[in-house]
Amino acid sequence: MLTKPLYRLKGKVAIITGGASGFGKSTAKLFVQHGAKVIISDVQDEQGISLCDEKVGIMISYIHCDISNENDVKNLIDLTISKHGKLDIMVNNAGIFGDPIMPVLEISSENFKKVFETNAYGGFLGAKHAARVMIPKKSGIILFTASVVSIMEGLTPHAYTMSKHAIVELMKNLCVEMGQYDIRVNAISPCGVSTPLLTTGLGVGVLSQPLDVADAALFLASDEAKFVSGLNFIIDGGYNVTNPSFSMALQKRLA
Ligand SMILES: NC(=O)c1ccc[n+]([C@@H]2O[C@H](COP(=O)([O-])OP(=O)(O)OC[C@H]3O[C@@H](n4cnc5c(N)ncnc54)[C@H](O)[C@@H]3O)[C@@H](O)[C@H]2O)c1
Repeated sequence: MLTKPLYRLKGKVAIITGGASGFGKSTAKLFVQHGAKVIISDVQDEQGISLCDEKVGIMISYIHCDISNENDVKNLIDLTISKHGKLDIMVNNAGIFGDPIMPVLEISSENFKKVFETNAYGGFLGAKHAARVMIPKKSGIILFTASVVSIMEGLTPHAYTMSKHAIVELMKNLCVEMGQYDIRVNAISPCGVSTPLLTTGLGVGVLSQPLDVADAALFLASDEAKFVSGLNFIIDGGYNVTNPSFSMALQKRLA
């Protein structure tokens, strides 16, 4: 009988950006349970440090890093190498939604730039500096948290939708470049969190929870996915195929 190894990331070193909260936090905990040493990075220092004080002990540490600042990202990777000697898994997860404004005429340039700088440019910086230390080793895994709006339009503000499309295209472009170094590059695309509107109002039975996203990251980071690269792994319980016309406007009408 075939059984899965108990510790699927034994001996691996992983960085998770935006690891102080939400999907990043769940992924950090799951990776540690599977034997990885995890560095969580974030701009929410108190939350990040408190996670290190929990039971997970020495397997988890925190480094402050604004993902849209190249010096911070460079420092994050360099500190990881000094502490653990290597980087096996880079999870570019940090992201912001920005102002929840849909009409194009009402969107401020500042908000647009901030969303793009964090979600798209920040993901690029994380991948760039991870690749800097992975390429010489000819091994590594780069993951991005995108979103179901990387394949659906009209659901979220323009900057957010664009940034998630952009990160998936970066993932695919990088997959082509990184294949020669045995570095796998994939994205995970969750749906929105569970609300009564979605579960009852629109008849969608299954919605993503933080652990669903963490489980997907665990699979993609483990050897079980050794032949998986260039994948945008949609974690939405079938939402994108069952409700293609669902939009913010519809949400408002139903509210
Ligand atoms: N929650 C959802 O429904 C949903 C759906 C699809 C995709 N996503 C994506 O999942 C990822 C994680 O989001 P979440 O839902 O766990 O939200 P969250 O707010 O709980 O976590 C995001 C983390 O990123 C951090 N962060 C924000 N800007 C940063 C920066 N410049 N540098 C470093 N860290 C920064 C935040 O401090 C926070 O801890 C994001 O990329 C988000 O776009 C979320």
